[in-house]
Amino acid sequence: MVSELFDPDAWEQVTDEFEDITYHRGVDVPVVRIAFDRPEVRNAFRPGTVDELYAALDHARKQADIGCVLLTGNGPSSEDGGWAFCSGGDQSVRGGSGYEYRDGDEAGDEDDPLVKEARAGRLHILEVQRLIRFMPKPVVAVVPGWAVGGGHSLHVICDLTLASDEHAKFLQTDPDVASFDGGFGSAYLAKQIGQKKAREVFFRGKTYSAEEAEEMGMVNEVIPHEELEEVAIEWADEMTKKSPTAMRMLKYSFNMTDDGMVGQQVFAGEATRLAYMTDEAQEGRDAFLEKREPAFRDYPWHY
Ligand SMILES: CC(C)(COP(=O)(O)OP(=O)(O)OC[C@H]1O[C@@H](n2cnc3c(N)ncnc32)[C@H](O)[C@@H]1OP(=O)(O)O)[C@@H](O)C(=O)NCCC(=O)NCCSC(=O)CCC(=O)c1ccccc1C(=O)O
Repeated sequence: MVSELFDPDAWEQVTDEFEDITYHRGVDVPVVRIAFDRPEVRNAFRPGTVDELYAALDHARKQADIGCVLLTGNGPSSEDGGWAFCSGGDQSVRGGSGYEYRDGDEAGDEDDPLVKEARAGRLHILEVQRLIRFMPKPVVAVVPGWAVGGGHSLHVICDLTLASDEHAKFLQTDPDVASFDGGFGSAYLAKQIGQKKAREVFFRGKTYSAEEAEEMGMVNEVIPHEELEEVAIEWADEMTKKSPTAMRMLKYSFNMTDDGMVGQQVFAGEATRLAYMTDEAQEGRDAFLEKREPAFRDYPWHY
């Protein structure tokens, strides 16, 4: 069993090569389901988990027929029945400068000595955050239980969050373990729920229910636990019926105001791609290749 909420008829496995996550694609809906699969440690991520997550997300990013990503956590824990989306960095493998590949974390195998030498302790969950932020399709955090520390930050950076009414709990422990997500996990959270509330989330370290998180504006909808993934698929079905170009441009438009020059670059890159698709742009290319002046006067100055 992948997870108690997982509907085997709705999904087919993309690959079985991952150890710490599962990766499926929808049978009827063009969506993928990527799930943390370490329920016994509340789906904490170790370096290999992050490698796998990055690989799956990047694969999903490039699939032309996939319009949405559901990011969730498998469960419940066979130890105590607890549910989690993700409890952040695995504290048991945290070394002096970050998280370390240790026994059994096979994804960390690296033969190149120069790569090994360059590697400090890992904090590459931030690379995953950027991948989620910049991928041209919506990523939905489907939160069946605890979203804590770096796991809280992950739900914050996702485009949407759906939460289990019975089991979802939101908590920032970063300062309890001497960590701090000074990027999207805090600053972008403040954009979502306001400065005072975001500071409270980090400074107090209080646990918030799904309902409280919805009231604060960091959860889109609270859903009965048993229906969580079913509703997530319904949302994905709705979103993937929209225009892929419009969805991509909308995501980058929403991002741009908070992402500074990089946000502008990402949006502008997509605008350039659309411009390249015009006859006018083909004329520019053809004129260069044919060593002649471009006939841009044949094209209107639109208003
Ligand atoms: C998640 C809890 C609140 C759940 O509490 P509870 O339901 O009572 O269960 P427990 O009995 O505590 O836990 C069950 C079991 O799981 C183990 N476990 C839970 N979380 C972790 C974890 N993060 N690492 C390792 N192990 C974990 C726990 O030890 C139990 O095992 P036993 O063998 O049964 O004892 C609660 O568990 C809890 O508070 N967990 C810790 C949460 C936490 O502090 N996470 C780390 C925050 S720091 C972080 O995530 C850094 C991330 C990062 O890389 C980063 C770096 C730089 C900038 C940004 C980031 C970023 O945030 O992304």
